[in-house]
Amino acid sequence: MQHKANEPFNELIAQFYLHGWVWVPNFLPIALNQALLADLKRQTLQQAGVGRQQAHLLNAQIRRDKTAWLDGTSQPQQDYLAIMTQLQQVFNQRFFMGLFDFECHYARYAEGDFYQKHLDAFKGRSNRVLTTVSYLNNVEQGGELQLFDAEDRLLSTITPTATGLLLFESERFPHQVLPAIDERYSIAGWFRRNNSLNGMVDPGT
Ligand SMILES: O=C(O)CCC(=O)C(=O)O
Ligand SMILES: [Fe+2]
Repeated sequence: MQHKANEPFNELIAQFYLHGWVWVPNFLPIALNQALLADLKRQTLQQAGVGRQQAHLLNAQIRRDKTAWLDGTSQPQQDYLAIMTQLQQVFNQRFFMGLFDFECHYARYAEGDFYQKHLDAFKGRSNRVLTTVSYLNNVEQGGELQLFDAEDRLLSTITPTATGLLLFESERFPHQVLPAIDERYSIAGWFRRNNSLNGMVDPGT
């Protein structure tokens, strides 16, 4: 018997179980989507980084989006984080994933911005387990997300649409954002596992 509160995620869970990734076109309530988009537009966005050590010059060859971390200080952020906490609980109940934390940032891709093909986590070297991307606006041209398998075969090309959620295993799926033409607004997030549970020292982030 499923707990009633988990039912909205059943289809998501079933698809994830089969493929390790899932695209859910109508994930967020539209009112929350709009509130998040307005909240994003109030933020001071900064040139995104790749890891913590690299210089901005190198970053700009890899990614051009601008980001701001969610800190839960506005109502829409709290509402979003509450939904993601529910999702975290469902994943832990169904798959014993040991997810203990969720971090996420707003991102804006302006015309010409891109993110070259990358993995969000490397086996054994990161505590990022699941990647989530919520798209906050309808993108008509450019800015597609392309998802690849471990053999570099293209699995899917996703045109961002408002309220949509993409979720995938961070270690398994290389992906890229094609150069934006229309402005493109999103929340990229990561469910994390505490690596110290596996007998490794977790340096934290
Ligand atoms: O916005 C997207 O579609 C993906 C973003 C991404 O890959 C990332 O921020 O790591
Ligand atoms: Fe990524």
